[in-house]
Amino acid sequence: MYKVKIVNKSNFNLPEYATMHSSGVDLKANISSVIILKPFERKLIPTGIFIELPEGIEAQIRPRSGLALKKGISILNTPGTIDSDYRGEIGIIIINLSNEPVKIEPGERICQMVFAEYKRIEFEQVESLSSTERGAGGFGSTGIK
Ligand SMILES: O=c1ccn([C@H]2C[C@H](O)[C@@H](COP(=O)(O)OP(=O)(O)OP(=O)(O)O)O2)c(=O)[nH]1
Repeated sequence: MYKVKIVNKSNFNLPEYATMHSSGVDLKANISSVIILKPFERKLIPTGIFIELPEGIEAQIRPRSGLALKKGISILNTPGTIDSDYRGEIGIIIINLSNEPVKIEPGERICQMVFAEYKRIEFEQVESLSSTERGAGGFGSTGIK
């Protein structure tokens, strides 16, 4: 069980998985009135959710495909990273990538949060790295088809 504190402006419960095998839980806009985003405007939307994650687990904030397709809304820093030592309110940096103003309603499900294991590593400074087939090739070096 992960500990969750909820601050509630728009009447909601614990984050929920929409179906039995959804990867992420949806987070809702914790706002008291409608927000309108002008074209290409961005805003930090509070979720009312504070979470205590165990060490070794991060939460990733990802856009919802339906909102992207229907309204042209995305998340500017996707995937947003929620660190396991963060104790503040999770905020969502929404951006309107459409040419029309877009409404965000109180309680609207604005993003999804996926939990993932991460590794912390130690660095050692060296003069050269091992050779590989790819080497320094990247950015399309293997072609298109
Ligand atoms: O979409 C996001 C991204 C981050 N955070 C919170 C949780 C995260 O643990 C903290 C710091 O995020 P990040 O490391 O991405 O921010 P930073 O710009 O590097 O700021 P900081 O100097 O506070 O680490 O902000 C959110 O609420 N929503």
